[in-house]
Amino acid sequence: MTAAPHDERWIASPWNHGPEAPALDHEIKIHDVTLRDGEQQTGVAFSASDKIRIAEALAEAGVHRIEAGLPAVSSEDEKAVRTIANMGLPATIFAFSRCMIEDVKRAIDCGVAGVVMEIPSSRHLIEAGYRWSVEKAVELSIEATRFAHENGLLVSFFPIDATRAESEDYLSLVEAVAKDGHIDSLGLVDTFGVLAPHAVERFVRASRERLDVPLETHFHMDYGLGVANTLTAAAAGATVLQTTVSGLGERAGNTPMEETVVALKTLYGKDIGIKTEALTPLARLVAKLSGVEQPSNRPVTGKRLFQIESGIVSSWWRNVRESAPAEVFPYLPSLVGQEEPRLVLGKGSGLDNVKDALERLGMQATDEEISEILTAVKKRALELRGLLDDDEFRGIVRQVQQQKALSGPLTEQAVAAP
Ligand SMILES: CC(=O)SCCNC(=O)CCNC(=O)[C@H](O)C(C)(C)COP(=O)(O)OP(=O)(O)OC[C@H]1O[C@@H](n2cnc3c(N)ncnc32)[C@H](O)[C@@H]1OP(=O)(O)O
Ligand SMILES: CC(C)C(=O)C(=O)O
Repeated sequence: MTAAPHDERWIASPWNHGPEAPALDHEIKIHDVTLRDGEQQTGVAFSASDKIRIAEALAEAGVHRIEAGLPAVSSEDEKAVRTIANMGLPATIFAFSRCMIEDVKRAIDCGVAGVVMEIPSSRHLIEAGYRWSVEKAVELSIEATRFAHENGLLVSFFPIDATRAESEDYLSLVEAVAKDGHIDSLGLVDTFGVLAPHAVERFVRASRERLDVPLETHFHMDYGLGVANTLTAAAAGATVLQTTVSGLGERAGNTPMEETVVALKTLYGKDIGIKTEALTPLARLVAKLSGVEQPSNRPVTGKRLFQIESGIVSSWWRNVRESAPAEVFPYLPSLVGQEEPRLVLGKGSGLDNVKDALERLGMQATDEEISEILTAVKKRALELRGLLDDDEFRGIVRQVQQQKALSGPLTEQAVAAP
């Protein structure tokens, strides 16, 4: 049983650390596929210089392995892979490759350390999608993986659609390639994101029983299960986790690195050496270069995660912010490179949001005015269908106080009249 992870930046759930908690005492590495599978997200096109900037930022964040791309895609991609492989980054650089000698030669020419070598592994995809026989898939894999190995490349074998293949088809393909070709590590490839969490451990165990090499997860988010499945596979012994920044990737995307890394650290007590405070700047860089804006409530890096609108939570925050700030968040923003928490003004706000805004803007109001300001804030937020900025708020304060000033003498007159 691991010790309950604790840090002043987060509070662990004691339920996570019962007798069934995984030991996770093996080394775990992140293999980033943003530059390859991330770019497969429809509409994303990175230039070579985009890829180089992202690779630098990934390495700076402590990412262990970077899949720089498939050189065959274009001369721009080949240039990116070659440059990234030769810039001395503190990460191991891989190229993606089909199981063909031509692709492996390109990878060798680019100077990468390893290749992720893809082949379809489900009978339906091999026969219907590629119009090959299973024997052809095996032969191509044996020839190409052996060639890559003989030329000094690390071979991460990547059987596409493994999770939808009949288990014996997948396992015997992999076994044949390991026997007559070469496999340094094996991708657990859930191409269509269809693996259910309860099946992950058996999938990992069956793969390991047939092939005693390091296992690499590659899970997609079609059912939103990639993170849970990746963590489960890691707990079952997978040592390399393939992820992308912000979950960019084909269709619904790949397992996002941010949630995976932060969950490992805070929920499992496993620090894998990624600088978590670099995650938000990295996500913003990738959003800018990919043109894919992330939702404001995206886990870890969403821009509104630490902006508090709800009145009740705002009151908690004002009570704990000096003494125990982690009480009201899963983890503090400093852990993931986000801005400090702040209260904002919206329809769900309460008196504490108004008091906070008055203090922040150096304004004063009576209790009665604060209550009227709050009513006006809620009304305006509904009109805006969103939050109020400081100018809107100042305007409301002025309006409420002017009305009070006007109604003050009138009331006195009214009192004096009889
Ligand atoms: C399953 C996936 O790979 S998903 C990855 C998706 N990523 C991409 O597609 C990256 C962007 N793609 C591209 O730029 C282009 O599709 C390219 C450059 C990769 C290939 O483009 P094309 O010139 O259209 O090649 P095409 O798809 O026809 O395939 C060329 C050959 O590769 C073979 N091939 C395809 N995949 C593999 C493989 N994994 N292993 C071995 N051979 C393969 C094909 O059977 C075909 O062989 P043939 O010439 O004997 O018929
Ligand atoms: C389509 C392939 C190359 C892939 O990334 C996957 O199987 O997830």
